[in-house]
Amino acid sequence: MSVADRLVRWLSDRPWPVREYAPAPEGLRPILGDSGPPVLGHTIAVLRQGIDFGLRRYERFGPVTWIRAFGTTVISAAGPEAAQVVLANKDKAYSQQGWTFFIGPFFHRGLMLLDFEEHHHHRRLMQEAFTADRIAGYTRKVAELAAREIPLWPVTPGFEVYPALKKLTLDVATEVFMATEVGSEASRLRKAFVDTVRAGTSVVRYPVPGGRWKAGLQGRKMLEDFFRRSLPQKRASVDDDLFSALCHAKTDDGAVFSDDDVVNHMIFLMMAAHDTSTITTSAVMYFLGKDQEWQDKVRAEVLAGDSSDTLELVIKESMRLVAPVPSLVRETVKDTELLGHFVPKGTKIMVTPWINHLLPEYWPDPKRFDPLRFAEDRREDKVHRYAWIPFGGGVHKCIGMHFGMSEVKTLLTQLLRTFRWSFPEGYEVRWDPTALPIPTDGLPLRFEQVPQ
Ligand code: HEM
Repeated sequence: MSVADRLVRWLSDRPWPVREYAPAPEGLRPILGDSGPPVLGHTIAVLRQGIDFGLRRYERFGPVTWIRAFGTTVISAAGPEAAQVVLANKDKAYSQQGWTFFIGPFFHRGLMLLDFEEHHHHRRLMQEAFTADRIAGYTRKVAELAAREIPLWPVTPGFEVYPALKKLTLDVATEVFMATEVGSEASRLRKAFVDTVRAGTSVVRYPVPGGRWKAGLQGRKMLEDFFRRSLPQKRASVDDDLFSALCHAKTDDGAVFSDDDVVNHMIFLMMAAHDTSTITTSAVMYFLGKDQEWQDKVRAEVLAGDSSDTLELVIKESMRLVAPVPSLVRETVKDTELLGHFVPKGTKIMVTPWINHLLPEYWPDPKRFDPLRFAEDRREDKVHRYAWIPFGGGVHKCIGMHFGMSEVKTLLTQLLRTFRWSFPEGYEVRWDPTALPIPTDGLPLRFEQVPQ
């Protein structure tokens, strides 16, 4: 641990005064927590230590606690029981407006930011873009693109696979989602996506020149212009891509998406599909690069071409160890109760899948890479419905889950057919704790061609 990390840990773990979040009415308990160091609260600890900070808070305060970070106060609802109450949302107390604080200016009116009746209506329409037939069509395009691009990657030692995967999944997103060659705009588009995603965890949440927030707003503007320009052609086309599916989606009662809806949904969908599948594929490559035995096992299955069961176990275990969407945010629209605690209206709540995935009471030896946890005779994920939630849960559970899994499998199948990969002895990646878990060093590896 670096000196800076030790200092941050020392600061955040100091005995800051423990206070009640709000006085609780009779029969309920108040939520306890602390605001951490003055001014920034626990922001630096969250940014530097990510999930380890979350796990330490869980140990100290239990599943429900509050912290101050990013200029706001957030309740952490950690562990499967708390996650179930919030995500299943039986009482309709938890709204998606919690996301608005973090990503609203960049992804407003994306499906994930809509609530209740309106969300239900949009989700029903969007479902038409995710039928089994459509997913099979998208997956065929992913396979063609992967077969074309992956064999061209260099076998130079130290090749950074994360940026290469990010470019590949953006190409997938543009071909599969838009059937469009983005050509000279590709690098601008890529930058716009990165900027909009990173802006969510800006420490300074104003458009200061050179800051993340401003870059995020500029990214959003660029994406809006891009989709709006492409819209008339898409409305007129009968392509089999996702953009076209949204343009033509219609419910039995004749409801359709407006132009604004299509633009907002496309920006959110591109982001939702692109970063998550890049992170998942990178995580699998990391764990297989560190464990040659598992890599050989999965490659043998892929080359035999009869199933992808082993690959699926590996993907699930990698998503457990590196949750591509580490936290989900909500805001209460009325007073409610969470595991016996009082939560007033207007409270921001954070469910953290990554914490659930690493709790020793649900996962034996939780930090060990062990794909057989998910095998039929063990199914450790079945110990609790909300122990393994990389795709979330409840009515906002990922709509792209089946396509996402199928995209990741298709990319990995091509990678395993083409290359064998490894890392230098003792290599450990650091997943960026500041937004989504991205390998901070680009994941440099050593490729060797698999004899064809
Ligand atoms: C492997 C990849 C993926 C992971 C880990 C993932 C994860 C998630 C998670 C955790 C949520 C829930 C957010 C919440 O409850 O607030 C979510 C929602 C969503 N995801 Fe994914 N996702 C993946 C791939 C995709 C893909 C490929 C698409 C689209 C093509 C997509 C589109 C969406 C959308 C539209 C929502 C919002 C759903 C709603 O609010 O009803 N995701 N995703």
